[in-house]
Amino acid sequence: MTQQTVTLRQTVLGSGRPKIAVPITGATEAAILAQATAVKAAKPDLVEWRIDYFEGVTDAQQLTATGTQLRAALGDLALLTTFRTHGEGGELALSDDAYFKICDAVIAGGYTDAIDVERYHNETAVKAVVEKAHAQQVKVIMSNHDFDKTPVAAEIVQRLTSMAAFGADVPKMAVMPQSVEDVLTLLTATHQAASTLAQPIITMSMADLGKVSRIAGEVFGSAVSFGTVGAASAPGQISLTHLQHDLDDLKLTD
Ligand SMILES: O=C1C[C@@](O)(C(=O)O)C[C@@H](O)[C@@H]1O
Repeated sequence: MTQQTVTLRQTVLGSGRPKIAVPITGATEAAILAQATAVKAAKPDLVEWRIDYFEGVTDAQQLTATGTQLRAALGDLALLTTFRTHGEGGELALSDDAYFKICDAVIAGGYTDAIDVERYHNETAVKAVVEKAHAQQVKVIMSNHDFDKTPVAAEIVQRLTSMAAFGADVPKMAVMPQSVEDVLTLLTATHQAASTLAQPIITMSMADLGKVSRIAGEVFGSAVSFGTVGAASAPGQISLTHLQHDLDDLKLTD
């Protein structure tokens, strides 16, 4: 049962209403900072910078310079930095080596509160990145995405559990439904994993069929929902304004 909470600045994951994360997907520093201003004004609980959209992502200096500007623009709003690889629904295909270099640059940059680390890369390298992040007080949201299908519930639970074993502060899994049964499978797996793991978890079933999973996190056990201010970063995301109302309407009162 979720016993631990994870605090990113003023945002506490794993207690009460699911928190809302809004992705920033600009390609240039100017676009990123403009999006940051709009997103901040909409008052999410955290911002996700999707650096795979950023044209300067492979240049560590540019990445840190823009990350530092973004940090300043966000004030005290919590920041998660994510490089999503092409195989998991992201914009850029990179070697494992290049992926981990970017993760190292993000951790060393000093601007982010949390980093997304994809679970299914070289296991030694994944564990090393977790250690480096924790040494710099950066929390790790460990992730896996299946953009084609929904694995069976036991498999989803096993993957989330293995992320916890790898030191993830927050295990996360996004899957694609092909049927209503697939959405139910994701919800069942979420409830099971949230009942057994100490860490808060994040799950979602994507696309239109899965939208219900993005508003039902408090009931089934997902700690964060990704909503939009402008551009979406995955299919099925709901606008921040609607999500705020939906999550408030579905809030459990005791
Ligand atoms: O992992 C996730 C979840 C997500 O894929 C979604 O479906 O909302 C969106 C991504 O930006 C984020 O990194």
